[in-house]
Amino acid sequence: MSAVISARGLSKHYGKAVAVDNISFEIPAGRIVGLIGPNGSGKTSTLKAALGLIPFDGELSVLGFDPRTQRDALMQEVCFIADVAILPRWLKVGDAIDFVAGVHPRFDRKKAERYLANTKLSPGMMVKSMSKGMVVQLHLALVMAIDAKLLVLDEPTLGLDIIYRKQFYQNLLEDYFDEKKTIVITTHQVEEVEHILTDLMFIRDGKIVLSVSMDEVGERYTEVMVPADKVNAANALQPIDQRSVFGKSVMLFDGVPRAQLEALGETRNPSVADLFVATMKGSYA
Ligand SMILES: Nc1ncnc2c1ncn2[C@@H]1O[C@H](COP(=O)(O)OP(=O)(O)OP(=O)(O)O)[C@@H](O)[C@H]1O
Repeated sequence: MSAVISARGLSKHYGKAVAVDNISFEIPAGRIVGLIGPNGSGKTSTLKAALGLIPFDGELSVLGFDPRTQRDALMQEVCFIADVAILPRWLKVGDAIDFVAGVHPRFDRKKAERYLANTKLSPGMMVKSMSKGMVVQLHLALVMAIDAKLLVLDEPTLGLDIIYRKQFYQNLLEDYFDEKKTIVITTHQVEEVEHILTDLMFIRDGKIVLSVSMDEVGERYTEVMVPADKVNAANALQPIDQRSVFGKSVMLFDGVPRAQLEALGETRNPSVADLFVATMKGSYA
């Protein structure tokens, strides 16, 4: 099958401001892609364009549909969790389940009930008496129970406690994902998603600055703890970033063979958070 999302020269302007700046990318099926970037870098705008929620410039194809003109057909195959979960205040948990069961042919009621069994939500509870996190829990249970080909999650765990966040990502991987599905996820809590991602896309000032598979991350990038007497030799290999930890320099290298780096100190794979910070340096300058 062709790419699940294919973007060519995608741009989004709000008046004169450029939110997404002429980006091109392809996301195949069976991937879990982390779209990671600082505040205001264009993540939500990119996702909204892909879902046909805002006008944009350039070419976009999502599951073979044109989001500009085929939004209704696209929505049959896509599930979307916005970073602001809004549900009517008067809605009861049980009514929400009945509603989604009535409108969506691929909604699995049993699955939704199973997710809800791990929360404090009960069928008679109204949205207005829920905490912020409980509203998100209800929203996630409803959406995760829909068997969609593409799941777009924009900051899905905002307001959720750490126990539920971990459980959510576990469910996503074990219960939801398979090789026919594709998940695109934005979050600022990269360390919580890095174990489930297959691919990384870093976005900065509306441009994609890094697009790699997690396997490539392991192959390309190495972090080395360099003692003082080896700092000059290490600097000669042009680290892309360095910081100081307990008097030692921690240097990050791109594309330098690991065998060569092992002579300079202890090596390890960088975390996505370290890679992100190194790539984004100067973002707030
Ligand atoms: N409705 C809008 N009207 C005008 N400007 C907007 C609008 N929505 C977003 N922007 C601007 O577009 C840029 C990108 O915003 P976007 O919401 O896509 O960023 P983001 O990466 O999702 O940020 P965050 O991590 O803070 O959610 C920002 O400069 C923002 O101010």
